[in-house]
Amino acid sequence: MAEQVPVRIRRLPHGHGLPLPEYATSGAAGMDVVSAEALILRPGMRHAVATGFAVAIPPGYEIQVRPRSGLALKHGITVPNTPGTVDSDYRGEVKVILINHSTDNFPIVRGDRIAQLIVSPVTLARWVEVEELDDTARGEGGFGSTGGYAPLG
Ligand SMILES: O=c1ccn([C@H]2C[C@H](O)[C@@H](COP(=O)(O)OP(=O)(O)OP(=O)(O)O)O2)c(=O)[nH]1
Repeated sequence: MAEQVPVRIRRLPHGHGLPLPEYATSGAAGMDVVSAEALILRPGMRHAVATGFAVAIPPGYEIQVRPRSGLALKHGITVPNTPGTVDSDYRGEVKVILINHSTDNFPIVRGDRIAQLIVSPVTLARWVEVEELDDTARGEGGFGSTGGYAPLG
């Protein structure tokens, strides 16, 4: 089993009785997180869904909020800011921003698994300002400069 990073978590009053985020299988990268509220996400609607808990992520780590593929494929429900970033110094309630890209109402019941959380190491960088950058084969080409999505060749 991979090393497990301990993360302090605090249930908020409206989170009592709900399961904490958990890995659905032993090889899962993300913990499924459940909704602490009931609502109907109408077509095109966005909502920051309550989870009922707050966390203290150890310095050097973040939590990423990612969509669940089944909800995206079958219902058009995704996370518009994916991956959502929960900073190590954030102590408020973790929220899952969802958007309904379908043409149907999407009812969410308290306890429904709405997204997944990935605990991930953070690499901090510092800028080294220079007058010139080194040359590369790509140079300034980007945004389809290699020919779009047809096979190379
Ligand atoms: O999906 C998300 C994204 C963010 N947050 C919380 C934790 C995060 O640490 C904080 C700020 O997020 P972010 O930096 O993405 O938001 P911002 O729009 O830049 O706001 P701020 O000015 O508060 O940093 O909001 C969540 O609970 N869920």
